[in-house]
Amino acid sequence: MNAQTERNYEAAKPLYATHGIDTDKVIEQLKEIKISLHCWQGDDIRGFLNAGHELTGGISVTGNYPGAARTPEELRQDLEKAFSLIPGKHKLNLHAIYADTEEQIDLNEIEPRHFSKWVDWAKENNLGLDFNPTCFSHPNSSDGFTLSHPNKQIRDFWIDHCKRARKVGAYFGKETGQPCVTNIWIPDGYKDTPVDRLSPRKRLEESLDEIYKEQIDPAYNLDAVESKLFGIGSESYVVGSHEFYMGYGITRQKLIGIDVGHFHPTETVSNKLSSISLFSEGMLLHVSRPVRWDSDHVVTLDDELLEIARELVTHNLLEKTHIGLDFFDASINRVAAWVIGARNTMKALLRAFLEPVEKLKGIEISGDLTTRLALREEFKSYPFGAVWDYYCAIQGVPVREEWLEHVKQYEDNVLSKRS
Ligand SMILES: C[C@H](O)[C@H](O)[C@@H](O)C(=O)CO
Ligand SMILES: [Mn+2]
Repeated sequence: MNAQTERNYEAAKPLYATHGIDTDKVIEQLKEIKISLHCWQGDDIRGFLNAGHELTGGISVTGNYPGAARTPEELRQDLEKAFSLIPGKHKLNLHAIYADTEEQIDLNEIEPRHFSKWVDWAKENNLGLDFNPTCFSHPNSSDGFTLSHPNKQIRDFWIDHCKRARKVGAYFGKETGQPCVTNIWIPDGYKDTPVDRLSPRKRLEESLDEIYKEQIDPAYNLDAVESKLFGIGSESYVVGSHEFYMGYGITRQKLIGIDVGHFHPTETVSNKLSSISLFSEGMLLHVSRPVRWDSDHVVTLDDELLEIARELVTHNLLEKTHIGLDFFDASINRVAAWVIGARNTMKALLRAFLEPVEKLKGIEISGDLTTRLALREEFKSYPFGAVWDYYCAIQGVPVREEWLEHVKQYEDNVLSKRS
């Protein structure tokens, strides 16, 4: 380790210790955290099953930066590069359209064996796996409806797909020894104001009950349901709204999926977590960054991310929260996008661990709101970067912006050669 990195850490340690914070212990806590990297940042959500299909479902990737992965091998290679620049041991989040198979299969035909190469790779790299049925970019979702479709045949197609997705999830969990979170997100909704808001929600409820009929050991597979306020083309009404899935998840003991970009721009996810945690089995967090809308920008170390991290740390919610990334930016190097988003998410958690939470709680309850504000503001300039650098160094990943040079080299040697 660079001597300066070590010296900086040794200098930071007593500053935190004064407030009862043991930085060595914090580092141990940070090592336990797993971030699920979303495979779809690597190829602009194209996938490999029916790769020619247009991206639909009210989500959009903009930019044409060269080097998107074209095959499962390329995607795994890119992910390996990204994981090598992020401290800790994490997970990969796959979508059904990323099946790695020579067979021509449709979404209602997926089986665990179509993902065995991903499992082999995950085991080699000591990674966990998460999964998602892909309820978009398919002719059966062309009118914007899937599990709530009025046509039973179409609904059944998607029900079948989601049932199979849970089996893939259980296979992932069994093979990797870590539970797989299988998350259902559907785009269903209307551009304009509907007459009947209730019937599609009733159909969605029935479809989900059918999908979840089979009990699966939670040691292998955990189910999550992800809500949304609006999408492109579903501005007026989304069937799977927050209220819908709050009710569904709580009554059916499912993880409540909360995507940072899926709410009104003035709503904050950080203010929801404590309430949801009181009533739910657990949460699936999609860390994203909405800019004016659900634009899925790369996650930066902004105030909301810090506030989310504080909530998770202050209330001991990390055990019941599964953290995944969800953004797609094709205007910058895609490997860098993963690294920036994941490192920022870890940094936010580190900063939260490095705050004197117990002391601040005492100050708050005593009514000394001046000290609360003063101390929190002062802590913003405490040397958390020294702890972060030390953590990166002991984890064997590049310190500070050194990682960027690795990405640039990779771009020159690998990504730029892709047409
Ligand atoms: C591709 C994912 O399923 C998707 O991003 C989903 O999680 C979402 O957030 C849709 O807006
Ligand atoms: Mn999401």
